[in-house]
Amino acid sequence: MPQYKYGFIGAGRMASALAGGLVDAGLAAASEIAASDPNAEVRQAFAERLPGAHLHGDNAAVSRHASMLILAVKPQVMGAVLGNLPLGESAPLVVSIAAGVPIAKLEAGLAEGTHVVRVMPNTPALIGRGASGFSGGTHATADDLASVLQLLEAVGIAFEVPESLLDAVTGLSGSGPAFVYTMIEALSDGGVLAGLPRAVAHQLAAQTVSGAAAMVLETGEHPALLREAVASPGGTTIAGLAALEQGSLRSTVIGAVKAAAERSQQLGRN
Ligand SMILES: NC(=O)C1=CN([C@@H]2O[C@H](COP(=O)(O)OP(=O)(O)OC[C@H]3O[C@@H](n4cnc5c(N)ncnc54)[C@H](O)[C@@H]3O)[C@@H](O)[C@H]2O)C=CC1
Ligand SMILES: O=C(O)[C@@H]1CCC=N1
Repeated sequence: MPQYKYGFIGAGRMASALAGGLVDAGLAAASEIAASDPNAEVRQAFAERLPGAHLHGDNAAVSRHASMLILAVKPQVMGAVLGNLPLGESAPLVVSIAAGVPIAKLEAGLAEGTHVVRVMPNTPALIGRGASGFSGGTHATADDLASVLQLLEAVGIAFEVPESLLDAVTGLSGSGPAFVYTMIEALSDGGVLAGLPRAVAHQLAAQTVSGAAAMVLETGEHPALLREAVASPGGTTIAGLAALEQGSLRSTVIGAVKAAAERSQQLGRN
């Protein structure tokens, strides 16, 4: 019988964000979670973040005893990890969150018939505001997909997509938090340039991004209409928007998502 409801292979940033998020959401107790990582400092940080979770240096101690096994290692080490991953008798559902690694590669590295789901989450899962895409493998059942959806919805929103679109999800919501942090930093810098104290500018910038995003999600209004409601004729906002267009903000952001999606595709070919 599996001992752990969720087992993580790799206990780094994304594993601890997901594990923390699902405990906060009440999907599992920390004692029902195990994680393995060769790095003792990483194990310690995970244990400090999630007191009661079981930490191991050996992947087999987790992979043999988990109902759902979440592969949270870098794409570059996935091949080596799969090559030495004994599964328990009641084989777990294997979920990979690695950017770019195709389902076919995961299935080829695991025992024949293993149920696999590939997921692309993001770090705001830690605070229940994640955004994920997922896709089932050859042997994944409706129940498997429902279990993964339950996990992802406990930590945010999730969409099932064809595997061919997971690189696009990676470019947008997987990498997207980093793009938005850059935007927050830039807004804050703008505030400081205009004379605000840094601490005030920082808070105003983050709350503005969070509030604007909530307006899109909660009103269901198109962003263009919401933007029009901010920009008075001859006012301040339209002057700022003109400066944004001069700096090609939109094509720069589109290019960032495209570059990240292409990099995800490349990682899959390695
Ligand atoms: N950080 C992010 O925002 C997101 C990351 N991902 C994916 O999640 C995966 C993990 O990324 P992060 O958590 O950011 O990286 P990370 O570097 O924080 O964690 C990866 C962990 O794997 C461990 N590891 C290395 N070799 C191992 C092995 N043989 N067995 C077990 N563990 C091993 C490392 O010691 C490290 O602690 C990656 O594949 C990444 O593409 C997906 C979505 C978002
Ligand atoms: O940068 C990366 O490769 C990972 C995947 C998505 C977000 N972080």
